[in-house]
Amino acid sequence: MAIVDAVYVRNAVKSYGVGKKRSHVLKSLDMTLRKGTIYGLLGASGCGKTTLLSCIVGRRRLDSGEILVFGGEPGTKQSGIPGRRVGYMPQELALYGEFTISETLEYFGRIYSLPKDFVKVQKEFLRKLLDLPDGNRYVKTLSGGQQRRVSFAVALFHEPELLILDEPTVGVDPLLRQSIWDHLVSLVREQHKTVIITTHYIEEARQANTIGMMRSGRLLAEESPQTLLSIYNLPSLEDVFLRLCMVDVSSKNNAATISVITDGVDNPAFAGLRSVSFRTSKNADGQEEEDSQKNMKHLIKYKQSLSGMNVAPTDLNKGYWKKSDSVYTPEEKGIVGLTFSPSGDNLYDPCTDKDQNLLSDELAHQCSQSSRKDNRKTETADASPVPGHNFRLNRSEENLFRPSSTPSLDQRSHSDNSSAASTPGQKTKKNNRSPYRFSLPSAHRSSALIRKNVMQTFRNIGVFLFVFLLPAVEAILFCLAIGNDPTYLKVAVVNDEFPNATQGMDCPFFDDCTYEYYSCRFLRHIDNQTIVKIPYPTVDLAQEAAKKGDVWAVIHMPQNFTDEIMVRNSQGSDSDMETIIGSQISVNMDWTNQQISLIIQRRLMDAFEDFQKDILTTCELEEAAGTLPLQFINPIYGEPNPSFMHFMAPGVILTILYFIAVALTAAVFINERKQGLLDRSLVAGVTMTEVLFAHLANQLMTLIGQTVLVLVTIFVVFQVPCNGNIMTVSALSLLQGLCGMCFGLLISCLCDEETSAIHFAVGSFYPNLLLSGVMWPIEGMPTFMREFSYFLPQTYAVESMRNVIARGWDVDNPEVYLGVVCSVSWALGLLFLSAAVIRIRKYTG
Ligand SMILES: Nc1ncnc2c1ncn2[C@@H]1O[C@H](COP(=O)(O)OP(=O)(O)OP(=O)(O)O)[C@@H](O)[C@H]1O
Repeated sequence: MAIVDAVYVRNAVKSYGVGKKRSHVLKSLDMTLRKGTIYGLLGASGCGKTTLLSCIVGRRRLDSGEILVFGGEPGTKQSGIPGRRVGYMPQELALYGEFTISETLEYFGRIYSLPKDFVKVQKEFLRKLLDLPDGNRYVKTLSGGQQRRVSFAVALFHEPELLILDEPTVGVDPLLRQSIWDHLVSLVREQHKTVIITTHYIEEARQANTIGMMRSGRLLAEESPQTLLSIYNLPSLEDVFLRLCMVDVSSKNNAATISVITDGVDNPAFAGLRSVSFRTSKNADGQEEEDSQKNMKHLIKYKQSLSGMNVAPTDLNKGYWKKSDSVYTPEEKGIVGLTFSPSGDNLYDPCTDKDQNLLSDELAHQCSQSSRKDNRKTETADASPVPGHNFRLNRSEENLFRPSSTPSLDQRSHSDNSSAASTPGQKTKKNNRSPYRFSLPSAHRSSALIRKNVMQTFRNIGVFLFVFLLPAVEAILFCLAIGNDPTYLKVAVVNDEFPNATQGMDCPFFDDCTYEYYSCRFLRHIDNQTIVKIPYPTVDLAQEAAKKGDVWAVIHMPQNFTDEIMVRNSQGSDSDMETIIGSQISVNMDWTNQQISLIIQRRLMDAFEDFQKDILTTCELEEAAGTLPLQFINPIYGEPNPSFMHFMAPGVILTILYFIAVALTAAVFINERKQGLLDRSLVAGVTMTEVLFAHLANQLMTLIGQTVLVLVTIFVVFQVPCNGNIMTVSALSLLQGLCGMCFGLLISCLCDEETSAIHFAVGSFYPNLLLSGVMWPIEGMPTFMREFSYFLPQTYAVESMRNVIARGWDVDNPEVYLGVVCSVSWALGLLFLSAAVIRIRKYTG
């Protein structure tokens, strides 16, 4: 009865990046982890250990090759990944700093849906085993080593069948390191668990059953520690690793020619290999160099003389040989494979050679391993189920910490992997399912995630209040700072009709039908709140002041202003040029500030109209004769003198809510991913849909509160008139908030670091603000830009909002529901785009 391997990796090829930035990390790597053993994965920093583990747990995809966990591809039900069959301790801490140790373990207990009494006992057991600090200590207050132990405890917590531990002993003192290894050994011996562990401390891996020595994305050796030590006849694993690295380096330096070949033939470690591969160097013309060819011929002869066998080039595509650098095509790199066989067609297999006495011990061992691998591929459903080993804890400690009545996990059914366990040897059909696939959220995981989000939020209450109140504060700042008319603008007045004003004397005041000092009468009608009149004796001095920036305008009234205006009024179109000039008030403006100049202009025109009406009324003439024959009667919508603030308010409400949601969502997801929290949760069985759903639930509560505060600020506190349905206004605001969340999600998928996310968000902020019609009517843009602006997520929404607030239209109006449709479409589009980026990055990153 054959036993399925816990992890089986063949020809694993993985690279990061694309184009010129592509770097090859795993290069045709093979690895086999038997069930019920510890596999120590050793290798220098950067050789690809973490990458390999992340492919095994399904967080990354291979470019090519095969990974099977419990006979199934990661992501399939049979593999049990994601899910509770595996316990994953990533290299990052992957812990929530705001949680206590107890809360951390309870959170994962909820994710795995563990019974409460089990959680309680397990917490106590792991606390003693790993010498954890008090359970009420916050994770962020622990030392680095203590945090790593908590992270290790999380991986062990649900008693998984397969433990994947990325450097669990870093920063842990030697005594504790020893007890961690002892515990792993006892898990394997007594409970038949399987462990992969990476470590930089090579000697501690002596306790592993198998050691994989990795260098530059390849396994240099995969053997038991004892075998490695005896083959190389060296005292320590460090020395063995050094030797293997030296052989590897020298083989590369010599273009992988004679050194590998002679090693391959002479060295007992390589003796009996069915095939060898080496690289021949090429000269500038792409021709194989003579030396390389000679070496190849030498090998062929040598091998023939040894065994009398035929030597034929290996069919590289058949996979009979180990490609040393399979990310390159053989032609590109001049890789040559040679197979030693009795005839050209039938590959020689020493394992099936009748004369088994010819096999060295090492080759016999390889043959036995190879036969087991082959069996794995052909195993059928009659293979044994996952051995019915007891999942109970270390026997000696179990009695101390766990009441005998407490059930261990294996005594309950593993509903999520029962079917996998029944057919362990069968490889599933190629299946691209990944943890990011869509599935309905599970109630217990969703509630665990929501609870975690709420706890995180309230643990940072200061930050939460800041974020919660920020939109309202921004709305207040907007209402106070934008759209109000400027006041107390200094204007120079040169009144030649009453020059005494410069000596501090007041202009004479008449409010009857007196034909004197019209200049003073006109000045009296100027709004003192907006314009501060400063008398100047001469026009030159006033202009000098304007040039220095002391005043915004110079108003000049001529000496005979009253007389000339009387004549002009009586003569009408018969007035001569002298009368016209003499009756004219000239205004010399500083037009550098459009808003200020326009308001001065408007106030002066209002003052003149009032002045005219005043004269006409007091002289018992028709008041209306003083107005322009162009009349603006009652507006259809809005008010006669609208404030710029009223124009901007709809866009500002949406922009505030949209961008705060962008920032919050991007920050949450980038943080979770960077700290390894997202990966850990996804490997534990949480789906991306559940993560999104929980974030949505949490964010929606915040968003509703923020929307209410912003709308109250704008419409109640600052009295911006809202002529439409406030529910429609709220719905549009919430939808734009959702849109912002989806954009934040996309940013978090595209950016690894907060800084790049900030650049992205800020980079999108201004185009959005400027092109969405928030600050200025779309009609003011060149035609081609208008069309582009309608493709932005906020343009239609802003127009809809304006139509609701200013015109009082409701959602049944196409000009309003277009904004709703656009917001929903953008939210969905961004969500799909995020899913696509996640998928692409799984292959390239
Ligand atoms: N997301 C990524 N994008 C690009 N390159 C990456 C990425 N992750 C890892 N690498 C690179 O891949 C190589 C292997 O990294 P990996 O983390 O697998 O090494 P490791 O053996 O686990 O190292 P260590 O022991 O220091 O953790 C390194 O050169 C690393 O810089």
